[in-house]
Amino acid sequence: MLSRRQSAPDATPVVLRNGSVTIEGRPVLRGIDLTVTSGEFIALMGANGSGKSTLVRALTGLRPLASGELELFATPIDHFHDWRRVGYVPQRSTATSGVPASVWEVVASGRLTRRGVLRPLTRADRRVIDEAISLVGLEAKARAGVSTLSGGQHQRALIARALAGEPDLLFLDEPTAGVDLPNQLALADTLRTLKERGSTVVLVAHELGPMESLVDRAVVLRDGRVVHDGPRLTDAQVHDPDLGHAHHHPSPPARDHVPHVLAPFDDTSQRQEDEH
Ligand SMILES: Nc1ncnc2c1ncn2[C@@H]1O[C@H](COP(=O)(O)OP(=O)(O)OP(=O)(O)O)[C@@H](O)[C@H]1O
Repeated sequence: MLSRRQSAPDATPVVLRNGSVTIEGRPVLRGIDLTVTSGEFIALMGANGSGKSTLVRALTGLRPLASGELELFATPIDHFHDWRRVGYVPQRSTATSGVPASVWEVVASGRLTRRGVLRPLTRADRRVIDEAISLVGLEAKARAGVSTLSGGQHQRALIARALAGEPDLLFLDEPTAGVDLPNQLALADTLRTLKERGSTVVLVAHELGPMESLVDRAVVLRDGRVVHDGPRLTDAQVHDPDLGHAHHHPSPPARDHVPHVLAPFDDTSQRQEDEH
């Protein structure tokens, strides 16, 4: 292993205690407790705007916590430099969200995690990125914005990104949104391979589709709070307005991750979001 490895190989990938995020003065995540143990495949679920992407950004250090403590591989986030162990596939750009990244940038984001903090990509890094793009046959699209790709091409870009980084902990933000079934199956195969290699995966998803069998645990957000942390749920259960009300201890007792206490559910701000 490279000498830069500083976090213990078998350390717990994620421990977030009482994490909160505020954006433009508005609380977007509130009192989140989340532990991700090594080798787990977690589905992060919830309606549009419930805070899933923000939580992933917070867990990858891209969005600062307003309060709370975050450790990655048993290292406080402020002291964590082993970013090559962490992969992040951002949500696919849509017409309504921000500036679209290019294919090269998306694949490079899988390699960025292998560089040192603030260290630019080396020529060798760039070669690995180019090779990953060519492996999935997207050379001609390398400089194109990902929003110009078909669903299948986008999915191939995601695979290339995973190949470029080989992270121990991989965050995927809605990789199957707008992707047809054959490509969803291909992506599920790729993720199964990563899982078999011992990677830890946190997958943001509205619907699990072919990835359902990979999921060890579901975490459901609503209005920036965790309302379920435990076994997989059906789509209807995820959107059940009563989820989180009936169970004050949603973590199954047998689980080995740190149990968390639900923050009181904020009835007055509860939104009935109707997504699809
Ligand atoms: N950069 C930002 N500026 C302003 N508000 C933001 C920003 N990022 C997120 N928010 C707000 O925070 C809340 C949570 O957003 P987030 O994208 O984390 O939710 P999500 O569960 O990932 O939703 P989706 O399924 O639509 O991606 C939303 O109300 C969103 O408008």
